[in-house]
Amino acid sequence: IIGITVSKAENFSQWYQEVVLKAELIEYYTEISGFFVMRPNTMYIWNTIKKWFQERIEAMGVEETSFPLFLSEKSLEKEKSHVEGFAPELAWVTMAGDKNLDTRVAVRPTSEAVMYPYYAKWIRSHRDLPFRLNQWNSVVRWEAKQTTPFLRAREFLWQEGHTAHLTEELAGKEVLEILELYAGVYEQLLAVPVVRGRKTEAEKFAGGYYTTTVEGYIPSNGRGIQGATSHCLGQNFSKMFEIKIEDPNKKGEHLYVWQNSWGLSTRVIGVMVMIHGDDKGLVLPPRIAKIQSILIPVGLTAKMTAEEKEAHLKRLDEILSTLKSAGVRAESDLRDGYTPAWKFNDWELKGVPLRIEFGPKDAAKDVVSYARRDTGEKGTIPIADLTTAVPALLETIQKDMYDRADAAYRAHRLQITKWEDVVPALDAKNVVLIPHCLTEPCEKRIKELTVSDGDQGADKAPDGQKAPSMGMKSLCIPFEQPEGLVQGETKCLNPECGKLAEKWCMFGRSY
Ligand SMILES: O=C1CCCN[C@@H]1CCCn1cnc2cc(F)c(F)cc2c1=O
Ligand SMILES: [Mg+2]
Repeated sequence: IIGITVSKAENFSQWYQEVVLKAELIEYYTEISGFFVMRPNTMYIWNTIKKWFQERIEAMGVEETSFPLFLSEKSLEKEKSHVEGFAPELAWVTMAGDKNLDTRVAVRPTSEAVMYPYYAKWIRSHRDLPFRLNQWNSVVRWEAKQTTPFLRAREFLWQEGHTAHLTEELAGKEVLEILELYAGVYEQLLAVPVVRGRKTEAEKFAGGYYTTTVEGYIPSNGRGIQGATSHCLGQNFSKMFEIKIEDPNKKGEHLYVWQNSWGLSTRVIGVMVMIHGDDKGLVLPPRIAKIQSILIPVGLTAKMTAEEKEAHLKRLDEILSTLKSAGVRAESDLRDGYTPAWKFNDWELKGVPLRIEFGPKDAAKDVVSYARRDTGEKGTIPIADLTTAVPALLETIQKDMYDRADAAYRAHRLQITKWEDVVPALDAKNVVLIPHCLTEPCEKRIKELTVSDGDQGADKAPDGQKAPSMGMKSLCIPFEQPEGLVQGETKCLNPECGKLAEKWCMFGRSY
């Protein structure tokens, strides 16, 4: 097997493509561009995320549903106002067999237009509220931009939650509860830190009222990345689709319900790969690793008799059972015809968090030797301690991976109060926190003002786009606001703006 042929620091986009291919996460669907096959190693991660998230939304009272794949032109008409911007991304079916359909149907790019006519039918009284459905499915958006596995695909797996509430406050409470679950997927499962915040008017979902988001950071190219979104739709969609109830407090009056919609997709896997991977390949956080520990026999030289070898492998098998009974997802690699070194490379490429070697020398001392995938640190563990030491070591690996990524994000999230410091900060692979007026025209101008041909080292981002000389976009208005912004006094940092700053706003080059 050949490992990764380029270094992450030198050629990030090719490094990423090789990792997702050689770690057997993805296969390119060469028949049609922009589509990818997700293999068992990917589906294990996605299913772990799904179980974790599903358990928690069920506890909130969210029920599961499955709506049709297609939506009609008629129902799309209802959300015409904001869909027209998305029209180029819609995939249409116009024929069945060799016959034209009377009216063409669109493959869902998201399911508001599919679901909400039925919300109007099912939600009639305040007793029907809160109304909460979620579906796990795939959606199609015919992206014009260069696609890349997990990060930008024309079809991707996600969950889309769609809920209805009596008041803005009740809707708002759920928006934040779900956002916190999204942060949990990143921080507790994927060991990826995220900043929680609200999107600006320019970056929010145009059909909604406000959008909250978890924003990631990719150290390799200093770019921000949107991790998942939880929108409050206000009454915009309930007015479009006539989803209303009798006002419980005013006889004969009607009340449009307050709605939310929230989504997290397989993009999360791409973020994890980009942040934790290294030049040997994938590095998996233990909590989402299909194989947490791989056992490899070593030192089985020709000098050993068949009986000795058999006895040794028997002990190794006992160690394997001990680990499994301690709840560790462990396997052994007994493949003949491959050297231990070959096996080490293979499992490092696939990101297995902990390698355990067991040879005659170890056996003689009743220990195993281990090597951590994240730091390469090696050591020994007494066989008698395995059931406590290995789970603890896996948890240490999980925590260390998070802490390292968190330190990198914090070190590259710079608070800036002088405009001339912005572009140099971006060119040094930072995202920035600046006092901002939060207005759309100003944001647009800032994007133009911050295009640079500064040297950023990494030549291409994973989506194959040009080196990040693009201007900076707003990523979010962090809920956690730094000190130092005096309302009514501090100015927006854009020198051409002149308005007062409303909030610290995080900006960066982004996916
Ligand atoms: O982002 C989410 C979470 C899950 C439910 N949906 C919301 C908003 C989706 C925003 N969006 C995003 N992309 C779209 C692409 C299209 F082609 C199209 F017709 C519509 C949309 C579109 O509405
Ligand atoms: Mg899009």
